Amino acid sequence: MTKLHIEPIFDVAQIAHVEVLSDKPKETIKFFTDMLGMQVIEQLGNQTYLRAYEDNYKYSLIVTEADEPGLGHVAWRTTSPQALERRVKALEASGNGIGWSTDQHGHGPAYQFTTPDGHLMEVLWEVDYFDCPVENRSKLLSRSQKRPLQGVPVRRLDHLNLMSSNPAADANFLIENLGFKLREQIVDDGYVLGAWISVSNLVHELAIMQEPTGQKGKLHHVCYWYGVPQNLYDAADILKDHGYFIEIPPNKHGISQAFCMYAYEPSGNRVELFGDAGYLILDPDFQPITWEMKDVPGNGDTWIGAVFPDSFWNYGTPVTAPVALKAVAE
Ligand SMILES: O=C/C=C/C=C(\O)C(=O)O
Ligand SMILES: [Fe+2]
Repeated sequence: MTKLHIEPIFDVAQIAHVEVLSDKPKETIKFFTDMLGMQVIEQLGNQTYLRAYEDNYKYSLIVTEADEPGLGHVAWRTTSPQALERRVKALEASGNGIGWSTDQHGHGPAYQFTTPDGHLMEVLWEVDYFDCPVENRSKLLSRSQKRPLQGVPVRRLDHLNLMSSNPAADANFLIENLGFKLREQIVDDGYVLGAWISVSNLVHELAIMQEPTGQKGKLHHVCYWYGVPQNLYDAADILKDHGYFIEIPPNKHGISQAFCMYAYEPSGNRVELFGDAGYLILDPDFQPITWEMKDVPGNGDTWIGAVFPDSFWNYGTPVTAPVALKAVAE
């Protein structure tokens, strides 16, 4: 019996940028520039635009001054203008569409929408590429500019991890409307506590994990990539030396198999640093991997390295007062 093959959607190509909110923007920007070697390329009102040295678009991070930390929005770039039109039609029909935003810096018209949990997202096609000044061009032609000299410079934006009151609802919304594919998940008695979904050969451009008190729309972390696991030891060294909080030292994840570490930037948003991207998914018929929650500690979370602290599972931004733990299984 041939399996029913649902034709995959290849309309979304990649994560394009993330906007994080900060109530300490100067300190947040200092974290990303001094420690992670990112470069401020624009300051417009209460928004600062930053790039990593191998981002080929103008920027990949926006830091927006706000009353509290958290997610501003995340932008996904489609594979073509026609793909953008197809995805917008699906989003309009989903009932979660907001509408077109046409005045954002560094890219063309973006169609905005929310996940069922309320995270603000957008899809776009037209982007401004980084135009490197001649004196800063690298002889390494695949590199958008010379490797910066400050901190341990990250190379590119890798993924986003969101906290949700209902990870399955958010993951399925993005699978159905944007063509994300489920790669790994954590279930507990059939209830989805975490989903790792991607539009590429990476294990995830987006992870969605249970917010234990049922709060909606929170950020778990934004992740930048080094591609060299050893870089994490230098990054951890300078972060510690300069007084930043390291939640999880260099470590290999079971889920995604990536070499990682976690720190908090000064306003409290969690930042993950990836040494490598773990494993690649090349099988067009890859079957999602399901972890039972009981098997995760010591295998799924950290394959090699420190035991994950409780904060990994219950801290996100904005920080919300712990309310009585609702039964998470709907
Ligand atoms: O319990 C597993 C957590 C895995 C997290 C990731 O793979 C990630 O956030 O990149
Ligand atoms: Fe992550």
